[in-house]
Amino acid sequence: MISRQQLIEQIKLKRSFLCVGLDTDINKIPDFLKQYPDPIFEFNKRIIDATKDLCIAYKPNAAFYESRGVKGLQGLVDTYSYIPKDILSIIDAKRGDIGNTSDMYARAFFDEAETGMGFDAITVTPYMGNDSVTPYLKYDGKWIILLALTSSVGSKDFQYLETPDGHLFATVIKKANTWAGADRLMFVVGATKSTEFTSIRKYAPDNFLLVPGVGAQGGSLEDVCQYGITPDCGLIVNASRSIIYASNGEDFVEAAREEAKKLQKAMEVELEKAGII
Ligand SMILES: O=c1ccn([C@@H]2O[C@H](COP(=O)(O)O)[C@@H](O)[C@H]2O)c(=O)[nH]1
Repeated sequence: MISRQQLIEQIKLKRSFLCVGLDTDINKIPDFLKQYPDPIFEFNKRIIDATKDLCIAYKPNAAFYESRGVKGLQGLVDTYSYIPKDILSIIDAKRGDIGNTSDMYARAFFDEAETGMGFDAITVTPYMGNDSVTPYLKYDGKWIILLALTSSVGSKDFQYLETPDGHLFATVIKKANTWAGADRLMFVVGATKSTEFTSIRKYAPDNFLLVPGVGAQGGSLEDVCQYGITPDCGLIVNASRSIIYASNGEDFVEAAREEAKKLQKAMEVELEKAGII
């Protein structure tokens, strides 16, 4: 369990707000790993060993594990167990369903005694409303990370619809903040949407934002920080492919570390600029 205070301490200690995304694809990992009983877990283990001093969160994306069936799920359980306990573990599952079904999703990813997975946080879709979101809060200290404004092109289809608060994504944030406090609730906001960070901060002044889209999707870390950083940092910036697939040769670990280090150094500059460290 990682509290808001512990998260802030980790950010200051590591001079980083980097989340390494474990979107591990069997078709993209180096061939030599395929001799291991679970090549995906072997890959993740080495990536975690190489980056754990540079990041404050890991985010396995559930699709990459579930798409492999039982062996994929075992790999996810093993990966969860391998993530150091002082680093925020986020399952990027993007779940959303009626209350009793959400109870089951929450159990799947939060109840370690039952499933072997006790992630600190889960990504959830907001559009089924309160009863689809609040079941996750029954697990003390666990975080919900609600999709607000995604990095995807398709974000314009619904998220930008006009509402009295501006846009639907602003209404989602405003409403969801009545269900839980900033000590349990974060929002996903894509780095490709940095111009919206100012309006998002109006409704989410204290919430941490999980920001994907830096790296492979071309979002700018500098822009995200210019509009989104708060006195507590308030940002967890994710990069997946640009780090974990920096090389697919024998040097993949060194290449991943180098990419993570570049981001950490850029984050250090932003933390200094904002007077946080
Ligand atoms: O709006 C969103 C929400 C989630 N994601 C997820 O983040 C990572 C991004 O991976 P990269 O390789 O760094 O592009 C991936 O797991 C997405 O499913 C997102 O990109 N945008």
